[in-house]
Amino acid sequence: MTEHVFTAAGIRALDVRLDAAGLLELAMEEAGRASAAALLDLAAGRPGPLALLAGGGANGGDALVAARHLHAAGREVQVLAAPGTHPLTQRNRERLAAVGVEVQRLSAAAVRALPPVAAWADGLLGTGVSGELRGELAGAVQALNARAGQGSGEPVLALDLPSGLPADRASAPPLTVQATRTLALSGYKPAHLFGEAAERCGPVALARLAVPPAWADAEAKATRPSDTELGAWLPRRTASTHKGTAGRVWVVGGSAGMEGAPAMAGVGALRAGAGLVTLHSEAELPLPMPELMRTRHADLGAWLAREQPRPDALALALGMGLGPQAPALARVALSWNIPTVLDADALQPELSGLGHSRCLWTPHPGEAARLLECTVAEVTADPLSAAATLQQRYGGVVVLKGGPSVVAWAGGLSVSRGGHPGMASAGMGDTLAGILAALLAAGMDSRQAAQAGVRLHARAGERAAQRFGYGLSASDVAAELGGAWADLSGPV
Ligand SMILES: NC(=O)C1=CN([C@@H]2O[C@H](COP(=O)(O)OP(=O)(O)OC[C@H]3O[C@@H](n4cnc5c(N)ncnc54)[C@H](O)[C@@H]3O)[C@@H](O)[C@H]2O)[C@H](O)CC1
Repeated sequence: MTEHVFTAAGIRALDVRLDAAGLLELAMEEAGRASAAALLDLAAGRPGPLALLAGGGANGGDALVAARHLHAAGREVQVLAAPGTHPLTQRNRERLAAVGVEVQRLSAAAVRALPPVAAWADGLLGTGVSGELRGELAGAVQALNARAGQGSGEPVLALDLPSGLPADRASAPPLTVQATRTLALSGYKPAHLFGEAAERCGPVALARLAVPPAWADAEAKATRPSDTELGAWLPRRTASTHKGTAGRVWVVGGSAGMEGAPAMAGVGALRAGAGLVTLHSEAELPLPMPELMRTRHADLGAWLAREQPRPDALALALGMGLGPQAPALARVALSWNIPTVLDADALQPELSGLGHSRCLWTPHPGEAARLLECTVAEVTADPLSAAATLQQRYGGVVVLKGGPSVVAWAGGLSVSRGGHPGMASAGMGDTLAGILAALLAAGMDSRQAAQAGVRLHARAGERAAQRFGYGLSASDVAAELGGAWADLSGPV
């Protein structure tokens, strides 16, 4: 099932719709019930009461609802709350009092004074945070983090977001709750997925609230498609498929000292199902698999100028290790208007506006910064916006690589699931370029090829990590592509 990624503004818009339909209170009730279940899970096997911190806004309301459900389940709760500023939060505070749960005034001293607890729920601030933490909330967060820092071993569940963490950014301010786990409400936020912010969240689970799907689609900034959805898009071979119809890939790349990059792309293309893969280069390329073909050219530019766009199932992957002539060759390739993956040295600002609907750009954050003429930090602070801007400026479909990768197309964004930190090593991007070219050559539309190809690569990385552990090579990952394919689409 597709998951959604919301910005804080998207959640506010969703809440306005829910409120107008009289559903916001029910959403808070669902959020609180899911939070109670997640807190019980986090506290499993640990003695002591459950402590819940509630801010004045709706995030605090979620914590107060959770406290009521935990009390109803017979658990001892300790609730520290700021005065309610949201009407539903105020109402849930009254309901808590009505069932006999005493609420203490939130303060740093009160957080410090609690006896050992089984686990904490952080419901101080969610998507409504603005600026650095202030007042009693800042003191309470410092006191909470200090208990964990002093080795209490008390785990912390953040409700929706660790308090103080802005929803929309990958960077994190100095003071936020450091969560053990986070329960994302309704959908993910960029902070759950990217950079240092994601590290403050710990592992993130999703609590879907009963939001009409059309409203979620309208207000979300991006989606996270499921493996089942992606697997359904992958091409199927039939008994009559032969190597000429399975898709041809031409890899154009390599130069002195950079011979491995196109070879890795070729391996990626073969392992992702291309029927015929040829490496074109001015350099003498290694053949890591004898099934690859290679053609050495005295002058790649002259060769491309002589070639004609081909009617058969051909896709290009161009740029890996190619050197300074890459943008000129990319310009010719783009003029052919055939399925094309542009990577590495082909990712240059002079190609702005030349992308077409069958072309994929695959920058990592450094290349994205070059294309956008900004800093790498600006790209990594907000990868969703960076990918969207790249797509608007360059056309076609953009794959902004990272952990996770973002796919941007005209009118949409998606974020890939999974992958493994060990995939941060040489050749991974080359392999991905080959995978994407193979999927394009097999006839997939460029957006679906990008989304499915990125996930296939990430899944292969997860499998390779299970076999080889931390230090993954691109070859390890390529070798797992067949298994990853079966994981997504079922046996072929
Ligand atoms: N559709 C959903 O997903 C639902 C989510 N729910 C929860 O609602 C919060 C968002 O609630 P909101 O009232 O908009 O904001 P917060 O509770 O996060 O905070 C508002 C509160 O905080 C004060 N404040 C803001 N910045 C600071 C700061 N830097 N220092 C101190 N205090 C600050 C501000 O004055 C307000 O009083 C979402 O995260 C979910 O948890 C709903 O329960 C159901 C629908």
